[in-house]
Amino acid sequence: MQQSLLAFEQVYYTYPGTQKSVLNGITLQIPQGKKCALIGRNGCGKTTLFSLANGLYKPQQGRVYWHDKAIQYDRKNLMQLRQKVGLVFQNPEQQLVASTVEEDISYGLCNLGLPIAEIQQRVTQALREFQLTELAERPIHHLSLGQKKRVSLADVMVLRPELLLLDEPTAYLDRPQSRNLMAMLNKIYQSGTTIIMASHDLDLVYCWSDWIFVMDAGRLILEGKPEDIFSQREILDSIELGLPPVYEIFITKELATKEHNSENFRQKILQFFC
Ligand SMILES: Nc1ncnc2c1ncn2[C@@H]1O[C@H](COP(=O)(O)OP(=O)(O)OP(=O)(O)O)[C@@H](O)[C@H]1O
Repeated sequence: MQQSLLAFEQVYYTYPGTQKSVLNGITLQIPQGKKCALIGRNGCGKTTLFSLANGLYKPQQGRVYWHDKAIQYDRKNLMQLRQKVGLVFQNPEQQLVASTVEEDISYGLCNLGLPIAEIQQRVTQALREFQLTELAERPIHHLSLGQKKRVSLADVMVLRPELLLLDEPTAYLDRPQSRNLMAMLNKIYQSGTTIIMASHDLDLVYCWSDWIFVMDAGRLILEGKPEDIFSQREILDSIELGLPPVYEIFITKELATKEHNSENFRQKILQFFC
């Protein structure tokens, strides 16, 4: 059986001062060693789920487990959890705290109280890996959005998390920047980090992920391999998600075949588009 890294069990969450719960008894397990995607309409609770995953929020009912142990919400345990479960926000402005790139990347390491030499070594490596060396001393507010996104990813990866949560990583990026970011994510994955990304880009999700969670109204309604998820058109249409455009084009045009729900079919599409 696949080992789960992080698990939600019957989790409910309502924002303070509001009436309606955003997560409504969600149960799901993020499998170790997969490239996962989380999809669902605007407002279905994806970002909220991520915020519970790294202990930013605490469920009013239900439990969140890390490596089969229920999360403890005291300061020390939360600090350890946030080192292991890295969250990259959709908007980098929510994440960047220091005045320069180098300071921002070292911030989390300083909080961990690591020796200066180790901090310097890890920051230098992160600057190199995320193509930020030349920007090391640049003030954060002078960076482009794509550069800020790379800094926020470096901020999290420098802590060497086991699980990386990415909220809309390619939002607002142009195509070359998106491709560059995805290449970085693939390297991160190959070095052993499990990744889950929330995205509205169904083509990206179809091409990149190997496990997909579909949420609606604060619940998990489907999970599975891309070819299995996107073969369930009626359910996806019923929650107004639809199919990835690349998949749809192939089904409706000349490549329509009886095997369009298979991994082989997905591989054919990948050769063309991804
Ligand atoms: N701080 C908050 N206080 C009150 N309500 C909030 C807060 N943050 C989010 N919400 C509400 O919770 C619901 C779920 O929001 P969430 O951001 O988790 O959805 P999402 O699936 O990530 O959406 P999107 O795809 O648009 O990013 C929405 O109705 C949103 O308005």
